[in-house]
Amino acid sequence: MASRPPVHRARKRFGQNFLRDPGVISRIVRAIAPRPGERLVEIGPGQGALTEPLLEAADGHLEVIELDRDLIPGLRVQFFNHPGFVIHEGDALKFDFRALRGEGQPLRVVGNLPYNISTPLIAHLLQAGDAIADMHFMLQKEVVERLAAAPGGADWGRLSVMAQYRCRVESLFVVPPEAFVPRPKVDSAIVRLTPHAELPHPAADEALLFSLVREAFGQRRKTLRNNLKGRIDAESLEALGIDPSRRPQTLTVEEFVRIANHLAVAGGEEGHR
Ligand SMILES: C[S@@+](CC[C@H](N)C(=O)[O-])C[C@H]1O[C@@H](n2cnc3c(N)ncnc32)[C@H](O)[C@@H]1O
Repeated sequence: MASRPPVHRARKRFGQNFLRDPGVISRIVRAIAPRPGERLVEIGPGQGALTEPLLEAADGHLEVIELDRDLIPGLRVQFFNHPGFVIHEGDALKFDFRALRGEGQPLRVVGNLPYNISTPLIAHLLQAGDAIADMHFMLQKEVVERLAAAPGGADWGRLSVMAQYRCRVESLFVVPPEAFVPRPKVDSAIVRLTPHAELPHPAADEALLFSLVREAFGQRRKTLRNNLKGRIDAESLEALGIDPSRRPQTLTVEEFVRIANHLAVAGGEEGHR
């Protein structure tokens, strides 16, 4: 008697919630709208719910990155007749997306991401710069709201500034827990991130910008004057046209960059003294 492949039990530590709703799956694929000839990369194919329609739409060419080794044999069997299907076994957090792009066209990255690593994974992908054409992710709804937030609201924070510094962010639609097995405890949503071809507000020193943003949001209720005490005084903020009594969640990306670029120049001048 032929032995059956073992039934896969969803693993919590790999953030496994498998998509089951065909309506949601086809809506995601329509939002991505892959075309033959594009370089499509799926993070966490799992049991292939998105992989299959993506392969179809992309003319049989798709690369996937999967960490759970137990899922790899199933994927190989399921897609054995697609020579353009490539599996990278490993951790997407450590994956070199620039190397994968190589000299070829930029990558379109998609994935129903494990929620426990979605923020560091997005940060990792944002570092890959022009290696990426766009990204479509299923994330916890709250994370999508933070990514796509506008200044002034409660959701505007470090993640919003970091993402919108590099990308156009669009919140596309909400996906309820019933679309998955097992069901997550929270709503999910699909987000599209499109890296700017040219940064609208380039920072002279990006590491300085991001550490400034981290500090500014250190205590959201405090004013900039207090949160940025060790970095910049109230007079200098005023000279930059920024009221020191404002709270960090009211600042735009451009204003954060304005402060960071002032500090980059001021630091440089000090260094030359
Ligand atoms: C939420 S499930 C989605 C599975 C499938 N794409 C679907 O929609 O049904 C997340 C997938 O990412 C995989 N995964 C978890 N951590 C990963 C990592 N660090 N790198 C790559 N894949 C990972 C999991 O094993 C799982 O297959």
